[in-house]
Amino acid sequence: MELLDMDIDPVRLESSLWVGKKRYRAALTGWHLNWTELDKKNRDKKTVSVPVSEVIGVEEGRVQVLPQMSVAEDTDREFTVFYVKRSSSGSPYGLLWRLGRTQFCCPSRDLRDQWMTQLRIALKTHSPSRPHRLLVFINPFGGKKQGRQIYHSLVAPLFELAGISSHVVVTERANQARDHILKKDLTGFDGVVCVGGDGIFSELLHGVIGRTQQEAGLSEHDPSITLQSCDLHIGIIPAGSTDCVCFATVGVNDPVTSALHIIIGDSQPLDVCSVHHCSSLVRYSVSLVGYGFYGDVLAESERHRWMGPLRYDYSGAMVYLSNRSYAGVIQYLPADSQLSSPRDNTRCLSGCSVCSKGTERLFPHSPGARSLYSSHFSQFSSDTEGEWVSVEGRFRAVSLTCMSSSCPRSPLGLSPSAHLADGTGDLIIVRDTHPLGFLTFLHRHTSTQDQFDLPFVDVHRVKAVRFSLPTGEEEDRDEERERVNDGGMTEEGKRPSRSGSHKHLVERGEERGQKDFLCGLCCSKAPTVSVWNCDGEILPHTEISCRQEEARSGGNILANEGAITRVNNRYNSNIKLFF
Ligand SMILES: Nc1ncnc2c1ncn2[C@@H]1O[C@H](COP(=O)(O)OP(=O)(O)OP(=O)(O)O)[C@@H](O)[C@H]1O
Ligand SMILES: CCCCCCCCCCCCC/C=C/[C@@H](O)[C@H](CO)NC(C)=O
Ligand SMILES: [Ca+2]
Repeated sequence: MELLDMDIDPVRLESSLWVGKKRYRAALTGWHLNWTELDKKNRDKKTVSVPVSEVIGVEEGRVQVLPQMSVAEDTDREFTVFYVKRSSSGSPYGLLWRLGRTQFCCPSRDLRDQWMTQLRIALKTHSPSRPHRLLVFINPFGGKKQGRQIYHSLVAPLFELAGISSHVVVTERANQARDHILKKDLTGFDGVVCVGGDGIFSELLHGVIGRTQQEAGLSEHDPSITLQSCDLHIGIIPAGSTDCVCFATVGVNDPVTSALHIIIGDSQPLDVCSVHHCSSLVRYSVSLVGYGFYGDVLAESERHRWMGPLRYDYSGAMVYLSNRSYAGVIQYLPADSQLSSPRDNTRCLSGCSVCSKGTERLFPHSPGARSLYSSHFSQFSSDTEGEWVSVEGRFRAVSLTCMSSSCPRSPLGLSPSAHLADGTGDLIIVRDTHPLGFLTFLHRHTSTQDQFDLPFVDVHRVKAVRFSLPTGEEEDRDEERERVNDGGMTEEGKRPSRSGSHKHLVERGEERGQKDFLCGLCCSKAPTVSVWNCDGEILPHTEISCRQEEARSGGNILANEGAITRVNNRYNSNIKLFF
C-alpha cells in the first residue's frame, strides 16, 4: 500500500520517548516535530522544535551518517531523525547549517514503526519541492582542486540519506557541463548541481537557459523575443576560488550548508543580465560585468592559475601597481529611483519587499506563471524605456552587478544594497583618480565603509548599459576588431564558447602580460583598452550592451538553495533562485 493512501491521520502522533537517559514527550503535528524533556514529575523542561520541511531523513536504529554511514545493532525500538541544525557560526549574512541528529528510543517496536511511517508521510506531504534526482557536475580543477573529495565525503552521503539519487559527471574539459545540458537527455532530472566555482556555475546557467530556448524554438540572439522560463533548477556546492554566486545567495560558502538547502528544496531566483555585441548574444551574467580593474585582474590572474585562489590577490596587487585607467563612453538606462536605490542601505533578505514589488509590478499575474523573463523589449522599447544617460571619460573601473556580488574577499560585495531578483543591476563608475584614492576605494570593499562615498565614484541602479570606445580612438578600434576576430565563438559562429574565450584569455594574457605590466609600471605607454570580466570569464569584445533579464515569482532559473540570513533564515523566499 502507498504510504499516502494509509487511513491514518498523517499529521498527528504523540508519545513518550527516550533520548539517551532522558524522557521526552515527542509530538508530530502537521508541520513540526517537537520533543520536550520531562522531569521526574512530568513537568516540561526544554523543547526542541524542527519544521518537517527541515527534516533530512529518518532511519531505523541508531544511525550515523557523517563521516560515514553506520548502524548500531539490536536497535529495533529505536529510530534516528536527521534535520537541519543552524550553527552559531557563519558570517553576518548567513549561518552555517549542519546535520542535526537525534536518536529516539520507543517503548515498543510497533510504536517505532508507527513513528517511522508517520514521519515519512509528513515528509512527503510537506516537502513537495524537494528534488528526487539530480545531475551533478564536478569540476576537479576548480579552486583548490578539492571538488571530488568535497562531493564524495560531504555531499553524497547527505543526498543518499535524503533519498536523492544523483548521476555524477566529473568534467574532463571546460564547457563539458554546458554541452551536456544542451545536448543530452535530461528526462527525470529535477535539477543540475555544480561542484566548483562561479565558472562552472556559469556553464550550467548557459546550458539551462540555452536548452530551454532550443526546446521552445527560440533564438537567444533574437532581442525581440521573450525568453522561455527554465524548469531545471541549478544548485551550487561551493568548491571554487571566489564562489560569489553561492556567497551572495546563501551568505556563506560551505558545502554542507548548500547541500542541506538543496535537499530541502529551498529556491531563489536571480536576475540575469544578457551581454550582447552588435546583435549577437555574447554571454549571460549574474554577478559582475567589469571593465578596467576587474577585467585586468582576471586577465592577469589566468596566467597564475597554478596559485589557486591566491591568484586573485597577487593579480589585484599587480594591476593596482600598474595604475591604469581607460577611456570609454558609458550609456545607461536608469531604473525607477522611486522603488529603490543602490545607496538606500537595504540588504536583500527574506521576503525582500523591493524584489516582491518589482515582480508584482512587472508580472501582475505571476504566481504559477511559467515565463521567467520579462519581455525586456517592452521595457526597453522607445515609448517606455525612459532616457538614456551618457558619461564619457577615463575610468579606473566600470562594473555592472546584478546582485551584491559579495564573497569572502568582500563580505558586503561590490554593491551591498543590490537586489537578487528585482530586475535591475547596479552600475559602479570609478573615474580616474590618484593611486591613493583608488586604493581607498578598493580597501572599502573589504570593510563596512561606504565605497560609494568617494568623489570619483558614482553608482546608479540601471536596467541597461552600453559601453563603447570614444570616437577617434582608431588604434583601439583596430584592437577591438582583432579581439572580435580572435575570440570566443564556436563553429556555429553564434554561441559563445568558454574554451574559446579561455584560449583567447590565455593567449592575450601571455601576449599582453609582461609587455603591458612593464609598460604600466615603468614606461609611458600603457594599454589603451582593457577587457571585460563577465562572471570570471574574459569577453572577446570591448564594445558591448548589457540588459537585465528578469526573474519572476514562480520562475526558477537558477538555483542555489535559498539562503540563510538573520531574517527567517532565508533570502527572498518569495522568489526562486534554485533549490
Ligand atoms: N575538467 C576541466 N578542465 C579544465 N577546465 C574546466 C574543467 N571543468 C570546468 N572547467 C572550467 O574551469 C573554469 C574555472 O572553474 P571554476 O569556476 O569551477 O573554478 P575557479 O575559477 O577556481 O572558481 P571561481 O570561478 O569561483 O573563481 C571554468 O571556466 C570552467 O568552465
Ligand atoms: C590592491 C589589492 C586590491 C584588492 C581588491 C579587493 C577587492 C575584492 C573585491 C572582489 C569582488 C569580486 C566580485 C566577483 C566577481 C566574480 O563574478 C568573479 C568570478 O568568480 N570573480 C572575480 C575575482 O573576478
Ligand atoms: Ca538585481
